[in-house]
Amino acid sequence: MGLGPELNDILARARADLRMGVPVVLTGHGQALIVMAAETAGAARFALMRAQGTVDLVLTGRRAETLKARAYDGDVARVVLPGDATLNWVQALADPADDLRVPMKGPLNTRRDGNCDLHRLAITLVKSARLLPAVLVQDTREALPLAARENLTLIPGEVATPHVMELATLDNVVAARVPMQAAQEGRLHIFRPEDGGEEHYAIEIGRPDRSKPVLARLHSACFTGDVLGSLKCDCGPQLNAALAAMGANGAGVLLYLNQEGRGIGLANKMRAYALQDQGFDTVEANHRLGFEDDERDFRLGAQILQKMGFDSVRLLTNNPKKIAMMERCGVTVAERVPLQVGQTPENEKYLAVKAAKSGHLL
Ligand SMILES: Nc1nc2c(ncn2[C@@H]2O[C@H](COP(=O)(O)OP(=O)(O)OP(=O)(O)O)[C@@H](O)[C@H]2O)c(=O)[nH]1
Ligand SMILES: [Zn+2]
Repeated sequence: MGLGPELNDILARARADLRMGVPVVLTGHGQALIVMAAETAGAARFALMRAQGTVDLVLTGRRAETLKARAYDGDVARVVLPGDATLNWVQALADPADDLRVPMKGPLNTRRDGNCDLHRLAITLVKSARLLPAVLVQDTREALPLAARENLTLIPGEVATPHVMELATLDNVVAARVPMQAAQEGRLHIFRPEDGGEEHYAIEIGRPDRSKPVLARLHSACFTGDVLGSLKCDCGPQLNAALAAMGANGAGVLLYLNQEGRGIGLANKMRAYALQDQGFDTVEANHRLGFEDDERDFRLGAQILQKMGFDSVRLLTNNPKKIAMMERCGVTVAERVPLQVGQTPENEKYLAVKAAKSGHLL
């Protein structure tokens, strides 16, 4: 290993570029693509890309479904930009905010030939950058010299396929005592991914016995529920009830995973909330935006638990997928402990949809 960035580091750089509206270059499978996130693309760069050749807009199969565009590649659709396409037109395809007000964006012409592994990787990257899942791409031999000339981040796509995108290793950088209302004896641990990504937290309560299943909760960040006391979900009461249960039990561990909005980020969650105000439910809103119902990566939780020396848990959850994921990652779920609190008239429908469509246990 040299001093330079490794693959995970290059991917982290690429995420930062995409968030700033700077293109990146993906190579592999005999192709080279210039990729720019549709959400952050600026008019000047868009015009330059258009002037140098054909540009496609890559959307997810989910978004294509809403737009009634054919996704020949299943999970991704490559829309050919018409000659007169403006950046506003592109961004309206990417963002469903005005779908109802200005319904017909098409008919859209989508590509069916050629390999789209790099396109799929580009979508995975913008999703992990917490942007709308839509990218502008240009397939050109010029991409490599352009990357060198313009100092663009170059990703060797052959090794970075979405399937092998590894979870960065997390380091426990610091821990300190935090006495809490729910438990006098609390310690907050900060975990930092080695690729410089978002930090995650573990709150250890009491002194859990590592040789027995620990009372545990994988809590996903919810700024609206946890901090603002939003009545649209049950996150805040669940957070408090989990800490209280651990306090009463004398020991436990609560992981606070910064996977806001089931992994789509707070900006996209607010886009989903705006769609919910137009009548779509929580799952439909995610799909219209181009996301799956749940984009979280629970391998994170398993890694943190294992780093802390826990290999068996009594998991506070109503979500069977969390249990399955823990088991798959080698953390035994000795017991599921239900966590039903915080029902309000405002979140009644939300909880019913989660039970009906996402398999949550009531
Ligand atoms: N995308 C999206 N995310 C939401 C919405 N409401 C809450 N969230 C997020 O959902 C996450 C909580 O997930 P839930 O599905 O409520 O519960 P869970 O963690 O899967 O399951 P439990 O362990 O039973 O609580 C948090 O990250 C919230 O920010 C919504 O309408 N749309
Ligand atoms: Zn919430």
